[in-house]
Amino acid sequence: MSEQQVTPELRQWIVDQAKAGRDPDAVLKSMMDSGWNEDVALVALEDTLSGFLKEHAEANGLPVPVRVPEPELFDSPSTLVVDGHEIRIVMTLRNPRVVVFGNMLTDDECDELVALSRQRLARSETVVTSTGSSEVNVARTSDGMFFSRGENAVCARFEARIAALLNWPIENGEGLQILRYRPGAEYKPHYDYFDPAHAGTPNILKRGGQRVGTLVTYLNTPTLGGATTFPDVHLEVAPVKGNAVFFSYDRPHPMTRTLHGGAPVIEGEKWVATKWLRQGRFD
Ligand SMILES: O=C(O)CCC(=O)C(=O)O
Ligand SMILES: [Fe+2]
Repeated sequence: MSEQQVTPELRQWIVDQAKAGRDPDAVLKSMMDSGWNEDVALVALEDTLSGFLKEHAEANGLPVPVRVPEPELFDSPSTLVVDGHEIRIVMTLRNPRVVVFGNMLTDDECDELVALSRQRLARSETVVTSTGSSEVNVARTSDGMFFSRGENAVCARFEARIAALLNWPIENGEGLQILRYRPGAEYKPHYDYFDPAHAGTPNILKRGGQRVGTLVTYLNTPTLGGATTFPDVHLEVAPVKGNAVFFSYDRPHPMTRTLHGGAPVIEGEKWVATKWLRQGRFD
């Protein structure tokens, strides 16, 4: 079939499928089964659904959804090879969009990131002590530091891997954040996007726009506790060295169901590397 026409009837059918809660992958498969060329079907789906979602958001006073990072999972592969490195697909969830990866980093890469950041965590503790301030952020009791993008070879390799895996430009990523949680430390449930209602948000958004995705990679395996939790869907991701949990949010709104936190560490330490992905270039 050539010169396939996307008729108003087809558009309405696509919208009806979406309203009935059918997965876009399944709708695409149906279209291809009935003779639609994959490229034409994809464009028709994307155009129709993005137009519909935009109108729906505007009519209901919601932020308009935007494109988000996403791994290529159309054929439900069990592994993805990125730059010669094999990453396992451990589990996926559609709403909220969550994907757990295995072997995001090798053990050696995890150890290297811990070694490179440990000094700087120690230094930031000294700075806090020297102010004489006893102020503690009770929502986030971990110690943290940021690498700048491409700061060293392991960061650069990791960032290139993330960009290829999630189909998102390397320039749209913030520098990697390293967090260390000691026993009792936690990160209370929160959203990673910047709250549009906060006075400081417009200023933050000037550099790179909103955050649209997060990848949290576990750099070690705590003995007990420290799961990443998604309270809206009662999901707990166990922190396992080298594994990573990815989630995306197409608008800065709780409807994305991406409320998440780091549960208290009970025994041992928990180290993670967090990569936040922005809508635009983060320079
Ligand atoms: O430590 C975790 O499991 C979650 C970390 C997190 O939410 C973040 O870095 O934004
Ligand atoms: Fe977070």
